[in-house]
Amino acid sequence: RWMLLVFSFILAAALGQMNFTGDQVLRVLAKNEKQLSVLRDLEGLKPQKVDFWRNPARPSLPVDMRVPFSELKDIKAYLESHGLAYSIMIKDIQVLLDEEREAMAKSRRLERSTSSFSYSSYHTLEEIYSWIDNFVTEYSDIVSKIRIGHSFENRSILVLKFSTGGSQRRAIWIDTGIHSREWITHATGIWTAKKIVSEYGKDSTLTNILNAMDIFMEIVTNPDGFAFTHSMNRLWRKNKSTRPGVFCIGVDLNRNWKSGFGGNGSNDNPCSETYRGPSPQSEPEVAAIVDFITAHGNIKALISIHSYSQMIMYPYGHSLEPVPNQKELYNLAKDAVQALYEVHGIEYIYGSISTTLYVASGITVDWAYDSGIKYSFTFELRDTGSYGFLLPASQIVPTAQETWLALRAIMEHTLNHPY
Ligand SMILES: CC(C)C[C@H](C(=O)O)[C@H](C)S
Ligand SMILES: [Zn+2]
Ligand SMILES: [Zn+2]
Repeated sequence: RWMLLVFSFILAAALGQMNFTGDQVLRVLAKNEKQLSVLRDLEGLKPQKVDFWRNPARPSLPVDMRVPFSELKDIKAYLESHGLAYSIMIKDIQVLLDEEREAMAKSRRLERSTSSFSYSSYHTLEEIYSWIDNFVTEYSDIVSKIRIGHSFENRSILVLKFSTGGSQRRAIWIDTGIHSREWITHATGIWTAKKIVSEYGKDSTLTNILNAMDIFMEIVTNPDGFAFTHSMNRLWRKNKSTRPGVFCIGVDLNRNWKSGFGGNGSNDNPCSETYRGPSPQSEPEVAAIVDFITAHGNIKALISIHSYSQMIMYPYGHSLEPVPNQKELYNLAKDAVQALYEVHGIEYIYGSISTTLYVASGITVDWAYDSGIKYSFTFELRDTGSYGFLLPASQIVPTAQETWLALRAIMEHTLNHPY
């Protein structure tokens, strides 16, 4: 075992994998708007002083931020000098990363021997893409693979289509992994894809859904960022686009959409983790989805899956004004959260994005809603901060199982409320 750890450490070091030894995640409780702005002042500095895992939102919500070991002393002094109370949520990131890497190495060995994919492990981009090929071959009667475009670094952007017939049927869109470090979302997407084909013909609700509607699922919505989380920086969030004369890399793909583009809750600083990009849909990963959904013209629900915080939210993010069918979305979110809770007792909160979390502009679900998809939701999966983005693989299946009930509730409502 320790040989394995040493080996993977050497391998990672050789490959240039970023090391996070001594980095800590601090949980800061800002008491008021003033203290929130003191935290916001730390955003997007070069060299990076902090990496917000949970952005400053409102006094009642904790702010989680990763602090590089080299900045710890200064940042803790800064917090104390501004009367900001904090606790240490993760005391050494690298310890969790080593555990994660070891678990992946172990499951990879098993996979090769039994050539069976492990739904309870995290996987590399290559493993997911080959799983997709095997999956559509094995279930070719109900699933097909569509390439909707290519990423900035020229990787294929793949969408799974679940269909039992018809043409241009009303459809549901689900995407995971738009933020590459949110690994639990890709893993949940893979498990969910398998669940759909396993339940068709067995679960009457899912069977009714698929007999009338199609489901489109994009599992790796940010392939370049995802590859980078495996090769170099596990905590990478954005895509990998570069522009002449711009020092920092990547655009936040959940700020690059047209609706509300450039508003509060997005940043025009390329070094910010919420950098919106030079213009709406400037990023190929976003443009590919816009083109696909617009051309299809019959998408009736869209669910964009993120982590972490355990929330189910609906538009708007870019403004505080309620959407026309707010009451309906509130009740549907409530039902979805209840269905999820009944599986493992995990509690979610729900509401509109801007009132529940923070104002965020240029986001997927606001664009979807303004394009006429009135059942649009953002999910934030487990957990609430013990592990954050480094959720142990042991929680993949439990998370996917409970998320399925919420997804099914929204799909069923969409089926029963045609528009
Ligand atoms: C709709 C927004 C607020 C979701 C959030 C983000 O993109 O910042 C993710 C949970 S990372
Ligand atoms: Zn694997
Ligand atoms: Zn996210």
